[in-house]
Amino acid sequence: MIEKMAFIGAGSMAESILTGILNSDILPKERIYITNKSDKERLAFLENTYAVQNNEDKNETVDGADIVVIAVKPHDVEAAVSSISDCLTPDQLVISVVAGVSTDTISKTLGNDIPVVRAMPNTSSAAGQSATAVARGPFAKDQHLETALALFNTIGTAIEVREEDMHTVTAISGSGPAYVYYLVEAMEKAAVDAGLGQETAQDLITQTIVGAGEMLKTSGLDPAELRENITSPGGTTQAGVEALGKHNFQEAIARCVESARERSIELGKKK
Ligand SMILES: NC(=O)C1=CN([C@@H]2O[C@H](COP(=O)(O)OP(=O)(O)OC[C@H]3O[C@@H](n4cnc5c(N)ncnc54)[C@H](OP(=O)(O)O)[C@@H]3O)[C@@H](O)[C@H]2O)C=CC1
Ligand SMILES: O=C(O)[C@@H]1CCC=N1
Repeated sequence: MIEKMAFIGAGSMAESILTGILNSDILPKERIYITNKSDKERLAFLENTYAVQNNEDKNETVDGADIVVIAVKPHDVEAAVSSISDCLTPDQLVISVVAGVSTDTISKTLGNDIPVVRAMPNTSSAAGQSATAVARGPFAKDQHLETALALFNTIGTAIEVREEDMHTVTAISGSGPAYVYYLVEAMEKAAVDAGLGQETAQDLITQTIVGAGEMLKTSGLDPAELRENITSPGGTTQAGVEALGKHNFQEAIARCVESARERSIELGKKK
């Protein structure tokens, strides 16, 4: 059972995870502590919105926390981790959601034998629908990995991967929701340009994405079969998909994932 959880970093990702946790009832708001670098207004907003404990003192924030989530940008990770390293003990678990940065780097910065798990959730955590990958660091034992998996399973689904696959995971499911939103934006624009009302377009497209996701999850069919089931010979879908092919859809997606993956590798080197 988690008694206390601390967030170092109070941005989008911390908010998405804490929203999911609060909705899941695994931990009451009084036992969630959050801090950041300097933005007091942001901490006040989180306290007012979610009634979590905001504390500008990092030591008090992490003191006695079973889980300490590092949710800062890669270039801030060394400063953030160094600032708490003296206050942590080996019975605490550090979970880093920082893109690109290895557990080795976090462990070296901590300079002690605190167990570290690296996780890559996404912002759908806020709706209890994150796809999260986790990888264990040098001092993490089975129990730590299980704790991390259990935590992220309460706000979506979680799966263990090899740490070397984290850059790919980040490109696919960490950034993935943004690609879907971009697709939705493009579909909405096309619908509105063709004369459909904005709200109607949004409602239809949103349910189309939700429905397709549900089919991927529950139908037992692979995406190609699901696509073929919609594609009547000489019909509208065939015409649409052929247009995507002519405009290099697959190439665009391949470059998208490759670029995101390469950026993740760079972020891990720069930090
Ligand atoms: N957004 C997403 O979809 C996802 C993000 N991630 C990863 O999560 C991490 C956070 O991303 P995101 O939430 O979007 O970033 P944000 O920029 O929204 O938030 C970053 C937070 O880190 C805080 N911070 C910076 N330096 C320190 C420090 N030294 N000590 C304590 N807090 C500090 C900032 O505080 P202040 O505002 O005061 O400077 C801010 O609250 C990144 O590493 C990202 O790769 C992972 C999965 C998905
Ligand atoms: O854009 C980023 O760097 C982060 C990592 C995954 C999603 N957002």
